[in-house]
Amino acid sequence: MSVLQKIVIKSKLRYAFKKASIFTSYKKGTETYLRRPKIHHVDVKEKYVEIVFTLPNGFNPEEMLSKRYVLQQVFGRNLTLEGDLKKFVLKLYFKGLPKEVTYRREELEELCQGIPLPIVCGKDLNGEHVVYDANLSPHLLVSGETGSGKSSLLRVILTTLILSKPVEEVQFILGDLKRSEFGLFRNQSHVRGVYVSPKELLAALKKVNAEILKRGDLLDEHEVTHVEDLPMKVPYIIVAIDEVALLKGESAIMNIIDNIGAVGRSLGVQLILSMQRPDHKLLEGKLKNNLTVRISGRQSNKTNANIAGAEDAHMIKISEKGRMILNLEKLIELQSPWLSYQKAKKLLVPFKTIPTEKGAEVKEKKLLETLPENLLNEEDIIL
Ligand SMILES: Nc1ncnc2c1ncn2[C@@H]1O[C@H](COP(=O)(O)OP(=O)(O)OP(=O)(O)O)[C@@H](O)[C@H]1O
Repeated sequence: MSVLQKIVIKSKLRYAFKKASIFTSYKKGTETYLRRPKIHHVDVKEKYVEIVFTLPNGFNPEEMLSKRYVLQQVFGRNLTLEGDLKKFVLKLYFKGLPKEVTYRREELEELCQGIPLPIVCGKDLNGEHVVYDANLSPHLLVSGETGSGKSSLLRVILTTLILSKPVEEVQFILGDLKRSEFGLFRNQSHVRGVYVSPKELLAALKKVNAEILKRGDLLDEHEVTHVEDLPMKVPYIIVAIDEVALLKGESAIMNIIDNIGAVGRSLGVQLILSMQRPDHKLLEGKLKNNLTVRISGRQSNKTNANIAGAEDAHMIKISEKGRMILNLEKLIELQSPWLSYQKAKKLLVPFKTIPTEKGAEVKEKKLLETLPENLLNEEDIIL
């Protein structure tokens, strides 16, 4: 990049600061002076131009972040802005996100290795897969308007976990009240059950609650603070519920979900909830704060995007299927991998269990047998 091009970028950035009113002012005598951000350098990297600037003292850094859209108006959509108190890094990418990211099993399995509870989200502007550890950032809310790609992303997350972790390490309780997505996971070795009615789901969640209590006792007994530190291995349990808003009136279920959100992390019990419109009421209080990771596809308006915890999700176009905003400490725009139902079904064939006479119930009993003896009482596994 020539010196002239760098000068052009700097002057465009100054213009953006002006349009976004990023300045502080002070008086000297009768004159008012403005302090604008200081641009330190403009560097060309392989995939982007990096600009480092600092805010004038006294300027609210949150306001800078909230005015990211002005930078996008000036420089185009493909940028990231990161910063905390004073120093900010703006990256202007040469290329935007791809329209589609193919699901490549080997690539994702490799990325998941060494991560206790890997959650695959999608590719970022650097062209790299974002995979985070739910053990460190527990409880996920996936939202977005109809057709935005929620169910497809859940399919990717669950399939990848099944492919990359043995049944002794990860098991699922699935709530499928819309009777759509999770049918795929019926009779899978890792799946304790797919529940399609609130009644069935409540019964399954009561067992999870009993297991939570047992695991708590186990931590006390061994004087550790996380199941990973126990001398015996206990599997992570993921309670994934598609369209959790359908459970709004089900207070017994919602109480257990609240409880998992509050105490689940250290006990190895995690939530993955999905919701079309983020429901303010449902997300009130404890649960809202405990769903520490948010992923949202397109939202119909800014209010919904904010409730979803994914600012700017309303800027995603209707045509951009699988385009997501991940809120994991910072906002990251992603394109989630595309894994069709048919392809997922094929990949999952080796993990299918043969339904027995008592079907899923017998399998659930078998799964519970993968737990250490002292974690179970007879009454917990009465089916
Ligand atoms: N990551 C993706 N890449 C490419 N296309 C996608 C992706 N995700 C979803 N799509 C397309 O969008 C369609 C709708 O996706 P999906 O069913 O996941 O939406 P949804 O948000 O779950 O909708 P609903 O809430 O109505 O169930 C899919 O059938 C597929 O054609």
